[in-house]
Amino acid sequence: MHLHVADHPLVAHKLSVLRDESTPSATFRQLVDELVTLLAYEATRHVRTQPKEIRTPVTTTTGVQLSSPSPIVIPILRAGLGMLDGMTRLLPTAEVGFLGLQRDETTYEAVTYAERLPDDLDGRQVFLLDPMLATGGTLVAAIDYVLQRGARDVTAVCLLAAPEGLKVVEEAVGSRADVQVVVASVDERLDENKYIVPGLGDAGDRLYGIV
Ligand SMILES: O=P(O)(O)OC[C@H]1O[C@H](OP(=O)(O)OP(=O)(O)O)[C@H](O)[C@@H]1O
Ligand SMILES: O=c1cc[nH]c(=O)[nH]1
Ligand SMILES: [Mg+2]
Repeated sequence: MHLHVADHPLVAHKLSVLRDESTPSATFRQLVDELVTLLAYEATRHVRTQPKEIRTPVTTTTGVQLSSPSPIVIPILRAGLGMLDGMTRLLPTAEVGFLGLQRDETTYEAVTYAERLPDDLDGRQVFLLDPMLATGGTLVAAIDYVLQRGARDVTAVCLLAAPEGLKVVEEAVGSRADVQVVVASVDERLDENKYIVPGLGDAGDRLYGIV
């Protein structure tokens, strides 16, 4: 697994406003969207491309275009949905699939309740979207799922990760070089309820709750 932590003053600024408990849902949603766009730039560094002959007004030259079949973007419901628009703004030709996973708040096990993915994941490049990587259970389940369906190159885009969860993901994917995790911040730890500290609270509630 390869971990990339975005190191950028704009990311740090937007993340600080996101963490603030007084930030209302509307602002929270807007900031998540802006942060994803910044993270997507890093996350797509190895998006597959192929050469393409183009004609400029002056001459012909060889440019690049995104390879076909296109990448697949998969938000993990519910909170990952808040990251979808920011990601598809940069990858407008991507296919989109959906995975619904919810963490049981007593066992902390991830339970799958919905799945709507493109039929053919064989060899495809996949971008998983989920703002929070806490125990890592949800992301490991999602990565396992798409790898079992044949995906060959998986990048998870998260806002916050706990060191404990990153270790779990690293142990689960072993030495696979084609699994990347891109995060805005690796926080300090998990608390007794497996919430990320300092974190931002419950991402789903803050995105979609009435605050
Ligand atoms: O790393 P883990 O310990 O598995 O926890 C992280 C998961 O918890 C949150 O989702 P939640 O289960 O709260 O569902 P929601 O998005 O519907 O709120 C978050 O969006 C991740 O999917
Ligand atoms: O801190 C956390 C941990 C899991 N899920 C969240 O939304 N927040
Ligand atoms: Mg939640």
